Amino acid sequence: MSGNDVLKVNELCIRVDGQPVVSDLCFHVAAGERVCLLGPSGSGKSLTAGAILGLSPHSVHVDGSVCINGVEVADIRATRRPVQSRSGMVFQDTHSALNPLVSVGTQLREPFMRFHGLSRRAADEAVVTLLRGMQMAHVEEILKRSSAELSGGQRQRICMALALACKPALIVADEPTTALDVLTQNEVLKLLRECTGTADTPALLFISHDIGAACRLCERAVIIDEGRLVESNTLTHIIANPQHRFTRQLVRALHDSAPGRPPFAPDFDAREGLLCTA
Ligand SMILES: Nc1ncnc2c1ncn2[C@@H]1O[C@H](COP(=O)(O)OP(=O)(O)OP(=O)(O)O)[C@@H](O)[C@H]1O
Repeated sequence: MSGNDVLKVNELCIRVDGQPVVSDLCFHVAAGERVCLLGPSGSGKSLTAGAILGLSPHSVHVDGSVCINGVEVADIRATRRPVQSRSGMVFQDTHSALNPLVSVGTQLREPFMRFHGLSRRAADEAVVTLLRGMQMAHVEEILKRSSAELSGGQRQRICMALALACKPALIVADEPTTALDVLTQNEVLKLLRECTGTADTPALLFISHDIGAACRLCERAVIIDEGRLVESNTLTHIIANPQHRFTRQLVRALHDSAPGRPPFAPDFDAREGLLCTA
């Protein structure tokens, strides 16, 4: 860990109805980093995301430390957290993240007015600039629509714009591409890569069980199984030397998906994304 960590999770323990589900989990995400939290279904990834975001349901008990931008937030619910410790969030279920009764433009205007202190007109201009910067087509038309009138990929882009509009130091993306077709998955991963993980953009915690997607986005992975950390390293290292049973399965699946092709392109640069250069 270093002094420029945006997220530090230390000895995180999560119990559901008294039963331990996550135990002694420790990891960090530095400013300018994109880190993947990988694990099989039911391993505790979403519960960990909920604890980091301050969104755990009441049946879930969280112990240990979650420090975001230097603020200890494990005991503070999302809406009560100090502004500098709030995280952006992008989920798989874009329908429930957006209000279908309010136009997309109105929903995107709100964080610019609230967090940037902009007038309504300046906020509207900032929304258009943000979406154009995200290479979104037909921006004016889309802003007038309800989220129910958008495709899944468009809705996910709007969710990412909402997360970015709050200018968070950290974005937590929990399986953001799972509900999308392969082409749209690629676009959303590309967009996440462009909008996070630099000195001027938020750090990213990407939660997934898809090591292929992780390789396109992240430099480092934290791997959990049954709520415990089993492996943590750069993806380059993990793919070359998978240690844990689950990691070996993941790496085998990655090789099987591109038989005969090394998972790393010869000119692989982790910051540019593993498979995108192949
Ligand atoms: N609110 C809840 N009440 C009871 N049990 C829960 C609750 N939330 C999660 N669990 C249980 O805790 C365990 C971890 O769940 P979690 O959703 O964190 O897994 P996950 O790794 O995100 O899985 P997936 O990849 O399938 O989304 C699972 O056994 C799940 O059934």
